[in-house]
Amino acid sequence: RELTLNDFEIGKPLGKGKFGRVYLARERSTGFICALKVLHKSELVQGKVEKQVRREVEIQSNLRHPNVLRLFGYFHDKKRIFLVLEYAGHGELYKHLRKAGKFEEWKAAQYIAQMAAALKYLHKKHIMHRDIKPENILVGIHGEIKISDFGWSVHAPNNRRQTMCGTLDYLPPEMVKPGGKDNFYDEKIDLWSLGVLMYEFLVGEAPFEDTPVMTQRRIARGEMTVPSFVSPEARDLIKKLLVLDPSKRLPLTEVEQHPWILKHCLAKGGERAAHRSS
Ligand SMILES: O=C(Cc1cc(-c2ccc3c(-c4nc5ccccc5[nH]4)n[nH]c3c2)n[nH]1)Nc1cccc(F)c1
Repeated sequence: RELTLNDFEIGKPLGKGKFGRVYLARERSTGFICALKVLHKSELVQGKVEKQVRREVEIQSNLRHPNVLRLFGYFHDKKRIFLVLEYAGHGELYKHLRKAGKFEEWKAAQYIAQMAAALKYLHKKHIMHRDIKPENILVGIHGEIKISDFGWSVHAPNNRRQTMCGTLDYLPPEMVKPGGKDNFYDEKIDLWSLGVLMYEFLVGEAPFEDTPVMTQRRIARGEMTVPSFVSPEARDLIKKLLVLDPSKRLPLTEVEQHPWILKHCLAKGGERAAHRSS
């Protein structure tokens, strides 16, 4: 049977996206807790994003991975579209990052390992995310991360022009170079963004953060410095992801096998237990 708004009890607001608000919600008959996103059709028409939302619904409803936020279903009434999204118990990752300033290496390594697994899953389906950044990552009840917001994801390869309204920090060189947007780019753009994400987890700010003009220039030249407090293994992985030539970026399987990841993820039992006891 088609779900309607009456099937849900609406709770506290969870966040506000570009288009629409998200509420904690409980499905009455089953008690199932979810995040209900409300999009106003009028806003989508104005923003000329109906096609993008349709594509995102189609992409996300077919994805099943522990580190990719689930879209369980959707329904609509005259004025609004409702998305039944997975509720992530610990909310938005970027809030945790801003509060902590920067993450300890073992935590950053676990997050990067989970991101690599999620990206491997998406790339196998020829989906590139194209908008990897802390703001698009949520944290589940067991501390696992969940990529959300596939608004920019499309099937690779692709040369769609896109108007960037978000931060430039995560864009790869092939998309900031003049005319770059008209070149073909593929999943390897997510490898660059994974390197930027890893840097921001460990340092607390993005590697090319500057004025917009300078950010573009520093990205195009790959000009960044890794602070000395970052371990040599972590520095090695950052350098192997933030490579100007997309074909020379470390593939995801090698990211998962990198010494920095193995050091912190295989010992997850001992290390984390040790961490908890300290
Ligand atoms: O817009 C999004 C992504 C998205 C997810 C969310 C979102 C925001 C917050 C949460 C939360 C959440 N849990 C919290 C716990 C504590 C504090 C805040 C929290 N937010 N769980 N799940 C969420 C999901 N907002 N926007 N997807 C989308 C859009 C159009 C079509 C489509 F198929 C998917």
